[in-house]
Amino acid sequence: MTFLLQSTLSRLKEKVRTIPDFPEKGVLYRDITPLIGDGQFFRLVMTIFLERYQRRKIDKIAAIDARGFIFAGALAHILGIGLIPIRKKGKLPFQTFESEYASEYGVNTLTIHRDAVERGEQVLILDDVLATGGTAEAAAKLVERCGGTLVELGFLIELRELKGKERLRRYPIYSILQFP
Ligand SMILES: O=P(O)(O)OC[C@H]1O[C@H](OP(=O)(O)OP(=O)(O)O)[C@H](O)[C@@H]1O
Ligand SMILES: Nc1ncnc2[nH]cnc12
Repeated sequence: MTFLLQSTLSRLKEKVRTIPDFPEKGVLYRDITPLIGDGQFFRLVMTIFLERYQRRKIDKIAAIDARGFIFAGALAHILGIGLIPIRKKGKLPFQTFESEYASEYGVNTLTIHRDAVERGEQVLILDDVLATGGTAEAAAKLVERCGGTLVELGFLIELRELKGKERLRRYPIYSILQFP
């Protein structure tokens, strides 16, 4: 993004803490709590997302449980756009569609309310981390199952070696920070 200096992105990256062997052995966990715990850096992230999405036609923002809620909620608020929670199974009270998936460290099921999207609506999906892409793919399928059209899948962080972008090649993908 043209308005961003490389040094700014480097400082943002330094606010992501890396924890080896969490939640299981072999995983290098990228912990965003130091970043979102600093108001200036959190605002910087939201400014970057805002700059990217404020001129796009977006009807709804879908947020992936749980860390995706942080960024999607803030962006939906700034843009005045409705928010769709995509939640882990057993949390949504109305009729749902479900999609099972495997992530870097677990198998789970995501759900969406069947009436969350109106046919043809343009939906942006936001989450904090793109790793293997299993979670994001399940979320994208749910939005499509409801009749929505994906504008893009946006992430704070892409973990490149886990090749999520290749898995999601049929969708537009954007990430602010890339780790090797
Ligand atoms: O690309 P993948 O390999 O599928 O992994 C990425 C997902 O993993 C993390 O969520 P997690 O399941 O840890 O849930 P949380 O947000 O509740 O911590 C992260 O927030 C993404 O949603
Ligand atoms: N390595 C990782 N760090 C943080 N969140 C993740 N979600 C999937 N893999 C992750």
